[in-house]
Amino acid sequence: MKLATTSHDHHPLHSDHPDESTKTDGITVQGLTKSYGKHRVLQGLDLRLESGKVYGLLGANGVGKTTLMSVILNHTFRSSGQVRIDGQNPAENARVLERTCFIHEDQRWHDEYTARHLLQALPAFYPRWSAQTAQHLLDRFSVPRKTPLKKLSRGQRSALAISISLASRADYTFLDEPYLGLDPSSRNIFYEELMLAVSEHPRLVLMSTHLIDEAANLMEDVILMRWGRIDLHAPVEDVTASMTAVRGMDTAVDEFTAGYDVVSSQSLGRIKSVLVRGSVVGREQQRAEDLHLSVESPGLQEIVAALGVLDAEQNTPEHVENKGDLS
Ligand SMILES: Nc1ncnc2c1ncn2[C@@H]1O[C@H](COP(=O)(O)OP(=O)(O)OP(=O)(O)O)[C@@H](O)[C@H]1O
Repeated sequence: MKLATTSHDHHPLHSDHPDESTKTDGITVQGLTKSYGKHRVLQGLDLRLESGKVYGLLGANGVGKTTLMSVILNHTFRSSGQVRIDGQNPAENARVLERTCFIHEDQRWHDEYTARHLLQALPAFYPRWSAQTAQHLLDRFSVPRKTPLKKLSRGQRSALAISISLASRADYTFLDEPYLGLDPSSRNIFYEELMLAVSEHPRLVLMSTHLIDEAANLMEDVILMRWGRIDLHAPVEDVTASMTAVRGMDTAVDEFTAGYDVVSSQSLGRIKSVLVRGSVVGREQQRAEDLHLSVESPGLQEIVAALGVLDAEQNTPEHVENKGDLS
């Protein structure tokens, strides 16, 4: 595992007016395991999350992303290991837990409740709750206030959950695939509002997503999970700078990449697309041009896929030892 150590002062998400939330100590996880019966889902996992930073949690279905979030925030009991939020054990610790917000698919509200009921009840649970933000977001997403929650569409329920999470201003906000059912324009509203919320009131956001490229601009660090462990933890910009995409006619691509460390390769007819480690600079750029090749920085999703993190068949104990390494 590579822990991110770079400063995030320069990131556009960070305002010049940090509020009290930046004084929090973040989250530390050591040797965390979680088993369901004989099925060990978290395999002794270590993780350090800094306050005020936005993290993307990525990985194939079933590798344990939801379980990890749920165990850290004490919604699910851990089997062993240690979790510290602001240096404290969150288990049965109301003062810590009131500063957390966890949005996930299995969220259950009373069926007869409406958004209006929630707006009345939730301030009691979140000390930094912003009624103004909640109203603004529900307006932007056009979530009806008086409709029983059971009658809301999937997308409307997601929009409501997102509105609650951002209005909570919780220092530790976990979003587990928050956009289920949201149409593209509502997803854009979510990305915009998340950016704004975090820049105005910094908080730690851990968000799992399968829409990697769409959400890449929001994330400062990316955390890749494979089979219950952290495979890679690094700043997004380091990950995207770690590889180069070379595309063109197959013979030219093969000739050009002969001396490179090829991570992945795909062909469509005679057009070949290859990801190589490192960058293509100086004379090499000219050589690529002479061979009529395009050389560009790949998207985060392409890199994550190339590392094999998204392949279900690679999420086995044997592959976990084969860590995704940027070098
Ligand atoms: N309550 C539970 N009881 C038994 N097994 C569970 C329970 N919750 C999760 N699991 C199992 O734990 C593993 C990890 O599930 P988890 O939901 O954490 O994965 P995930 O990475 O969030 O997947 P996805 O991307 O599909 O949401 C899966 O094999 C799942 O079947």
